[in-house]
Amino acid sequence: MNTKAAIAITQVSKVFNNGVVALKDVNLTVNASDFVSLVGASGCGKSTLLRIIAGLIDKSGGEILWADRTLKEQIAFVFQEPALMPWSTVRENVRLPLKLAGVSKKIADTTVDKTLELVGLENFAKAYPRQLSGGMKMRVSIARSIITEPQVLLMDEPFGALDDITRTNLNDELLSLWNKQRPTVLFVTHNIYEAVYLSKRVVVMAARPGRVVADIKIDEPLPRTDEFRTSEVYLKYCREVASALSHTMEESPVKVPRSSFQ
Ligand SMILES: Nc1ncnc2c1ncn2[C@@H]1O[C@H](COP(=O)(O)OP(=O)(O)OP(=O)(O)O)[C@@H](O)[C@H]1O
Repeated sequence: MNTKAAIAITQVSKVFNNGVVALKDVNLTVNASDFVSLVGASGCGKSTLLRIIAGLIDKSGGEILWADRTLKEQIAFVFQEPALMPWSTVRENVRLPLKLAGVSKKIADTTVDKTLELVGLENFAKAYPRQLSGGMKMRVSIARSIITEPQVLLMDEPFGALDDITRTNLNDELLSLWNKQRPTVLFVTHNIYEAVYLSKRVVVMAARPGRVVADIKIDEPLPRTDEFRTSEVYLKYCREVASALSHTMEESPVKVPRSSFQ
């Protein structure tokens, strides 16, 4: 394990009870404060890998090493569905992790206010989930995940169900949050443009069996700007990821335009 590594995944495999080999010999090292995206065809094991790292399911073989024991206890998981408590306000939803940790309401309230401000929901503290748009619900879900300032943030297609404009805005907000707290992020997405925009590295996976086939460094400073989103270098990286993905899906190659955007 190198000195900067937060998580070192070695030869990890997962065979489900029905015989499906979801992962085979996966090797991946994630450095502290890295922002790494996992992309790949449906069924290549992205979610399975994230769930194994989170300890939600067991691996069948291999090893996961953590930089230190406490790191493993400071993980937050963001799912595609915001999964909010419909009977509770935004404030109560976001406060939940602190409540479960036994933090007094008075102390928790200050942290909740700060976190709501970070995600731009300070004026919606008293709203109920049914009163919020899809993007706002996802902001609440993210606020609930980051309120404990986790060192590791595992995100499984959090913006997959959102429209493009909301997704673009949330991408920028996520990078701004990352810049403030600097967690180690593993981010699953199907969207090549999103992966390149957000990440320091894009890891491409292939299916049957699920494995890592490419690890592409996006060598541009984080957080990114609109200037990057409209640059030739951005498009070059998108093409590189698309090309690696295409090799995993010979029957349906992935196309990225050569000179225009999205
Ligand atoms: N609980 C389970 N039991 C049996 N097979 C499973 C189980 N969970 C996942 N699989 C299988 O393991 C493989 C990997 O699934 P996984 O959900 O990790 O892929 P994915 O890359 O996240 O897919 P998607 O992009 O569609 O979400 C798939 O073939 C899936 O059908």
